[in-house]
Amino acid sequence: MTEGLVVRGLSKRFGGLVVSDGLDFDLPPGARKALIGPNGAGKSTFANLVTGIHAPSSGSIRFDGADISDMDETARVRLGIAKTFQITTLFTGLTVRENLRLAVLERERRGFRLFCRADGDPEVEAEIAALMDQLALEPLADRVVERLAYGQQRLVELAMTLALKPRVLILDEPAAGVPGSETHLITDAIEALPADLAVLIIEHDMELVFRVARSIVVLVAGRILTEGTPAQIASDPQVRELYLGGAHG
Ligand SMILES: Nc1ncnc2c1ncn2[C@@H]1O[C@H](COP(=O)(O)OP(=O)(O)OP(=O)(O)O)[C@@H](O)[C@H]1O
Repeated sequence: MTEGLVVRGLSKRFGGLVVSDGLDFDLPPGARKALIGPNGAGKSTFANLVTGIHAPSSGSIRFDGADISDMDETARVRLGIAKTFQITTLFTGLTVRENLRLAVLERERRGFRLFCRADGDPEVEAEIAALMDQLALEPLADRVVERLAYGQQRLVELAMTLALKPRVLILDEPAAGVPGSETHLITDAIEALPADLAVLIIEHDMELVFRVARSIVVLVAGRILTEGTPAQIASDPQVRELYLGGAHG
């Protein structure tokens, strides 16, 4: 059993502002953990520290026993730590299949030249088919992305991130901007993710969080207020005060 992601004493300051304050956090393989907290609590900053977009002021990040604190973003993606929108961008004028082909080829570092030869490599095509199957995207395969519903576009982004074959997947507000009638697309997709993938979800939509997370971490002003199962978090008086007290998140 590998240990996955292990964060210890992680701090980040922007000038005089302490945004992450000595965070301890574990994300083992197969985890389904959510990070919640009010606006400005430091959730995105934490995700950016884990993916290497920001360098920590102090503390350590280990992945399967190796210290990755000083590793850049590209090296961490190569290790398997990926965040939606980090690497992939949708090509809205292309079809779903073409977008996924680009993502797979990008991972394989073969890039646009091969893509221009269109539908070539059977292994690549099989991988695209598997990704579409996983996220129930087959019916949309030959539709141009810009004509899809927003929730469906988010699924294509998720599929493109999965094309990187991550072992740690950070979903930064996967339901942001998705109309309520399409949120089920996102929750269904998260529930169908591979069992051994470690997933961290940063999300304001509490219905989604409570449906997909098995563990919830509550961040307030750069510190972990508490961590527990959805049932524990829902009944925690401090958390209730935080949310019912007028803070959103
Ligand atoms: N690059 C930066 N430079 C300076 N301050 C920053 C930077 N990035 C974030 N901050 C500040 O750090 C604090 C935490 O921001 P962060 O975006 O991590 O919070 P969040 O919990 O993700 O908020 P939200 O829920 O609104 O997305 C905020 O006060 C923000 O203004």
